[in-house]
Amino acid sequence: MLALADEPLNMSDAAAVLLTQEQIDELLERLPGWTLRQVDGIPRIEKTYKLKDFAQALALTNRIGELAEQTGHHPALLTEWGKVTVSWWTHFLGGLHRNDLIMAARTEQLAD
Ligand SMILES: C[C@H](O)[C@H](O)[C@H]1CNC2=NC(N)=NC(=O)C2=N1
Repeated sequence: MLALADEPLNMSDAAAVLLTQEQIDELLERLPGWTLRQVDGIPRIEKTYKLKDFAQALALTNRIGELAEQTGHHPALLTEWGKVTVSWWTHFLGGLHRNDLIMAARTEQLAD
């Protein structure tokens, strides 16, 4: 089975369907440290990475920003001294698509 991070993103609207709670739970098992959170009624997956200082937090922020620009799929990013909080959801669906879990897996690779 393809690793989540290696799967292609599906950006076609036609195939854009929200994940069921069961699918989310199953996929989150493969993403250590990622949690499901509702904000204004919209589900998102979120993780806070710990870094040694602000410069490192900013560097990770920029790596994630580059990934977002390359893929056309963008997270919410909170950059603090020693921390970066990354949140993924699909804006036009108002919820979670498989793409969001794929992007979380790719975020993990950037944080190494
Ligand atoms: C026009 C632009 O491509 C769209 O607004 C993209 C930008 N990045 C995006 N990112 C996310 N997470 N969800 C979207 O629906 C989305 N749409």
